[in-house]
Amino acid sequence: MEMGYLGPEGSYSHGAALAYGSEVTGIPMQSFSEIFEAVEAGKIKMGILPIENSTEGAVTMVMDGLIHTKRIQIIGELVFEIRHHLLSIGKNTEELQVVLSHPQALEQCREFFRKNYPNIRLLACESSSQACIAAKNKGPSYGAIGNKLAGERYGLNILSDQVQDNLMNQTRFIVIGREDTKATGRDKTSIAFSFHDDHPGSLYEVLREFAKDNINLTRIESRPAKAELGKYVFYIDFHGHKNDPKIQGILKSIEKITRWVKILGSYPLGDEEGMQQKTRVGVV
Ligand SMILES: O=C(O)C(=O)C[C@]1(C(=O)O)C=C[C@@H](O)C=C1
Repeated sequence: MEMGYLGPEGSYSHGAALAYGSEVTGIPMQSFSEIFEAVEAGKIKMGILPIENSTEGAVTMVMDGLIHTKRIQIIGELVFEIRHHLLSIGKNTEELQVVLSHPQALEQCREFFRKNYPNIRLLACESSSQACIAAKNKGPSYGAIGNKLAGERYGLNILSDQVQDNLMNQTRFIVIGREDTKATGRDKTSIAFSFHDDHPGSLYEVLREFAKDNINLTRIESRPAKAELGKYVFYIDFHGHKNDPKIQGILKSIEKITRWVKILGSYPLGDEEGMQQKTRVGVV
């Protein structure tokens, strides 16, 4: 099964795609938008996208992308330990002037560079693997933040290993597709919604529906509605499957008190309790 990921080969997303299952064939793509578009149009069956990181928080482009699609559903998730390495074609850090990587990866290592190499310029590029290719072509004054495999693949030296600011640096990836996922008994559902107007207790009224039925929420996030200041889209992840009558009851109640609700998908739990499932957690 073809799965689009942020390429080229050797990115963190590539590692996550391969870990999703042996039947997966990774298809490198240039941007998160290209992955969304290809899955939406049915050109590829699935895509994998980072959605949140334990150091940096939400991957906002992916969060925003989810509400603008019509056919896409979240069909799976997996959590990865992300270990960043400072890579270069050169052999020492003294020569380094510029370090390239994906903006998320740069942010996850910003303190390391501020403390140790304040004069090195950090520059964003499309992905960590793209950064490795560029650093190789530019020569020893350029470095890249990437994973070990990318370093090996592109013939770079590890100048410093584990340069992420927090030792425990995890990224949660979602898998998107166009078909519903059947309930497994250990599922999660993601929804997004917004309100008609801003009034006291509006968010509380939504949260109360979950509390009343003893449903565990695992994440709540808000994003600007991209209108005037103060207008937001809320995202909630919770335990349970959208086909469960109890969850359907909650969703019906929420529909009545919000302007719109979008069910982003129900899928098998890949983190928290699911941490033990070997195929769902990995290290890149
Ligand atoms: O640049 C890559 O290698 C990616 O796969 C992207 C990405 C991200 O956007 O979150 C994936 C995991 C890490 O959190 C850092 C970068």
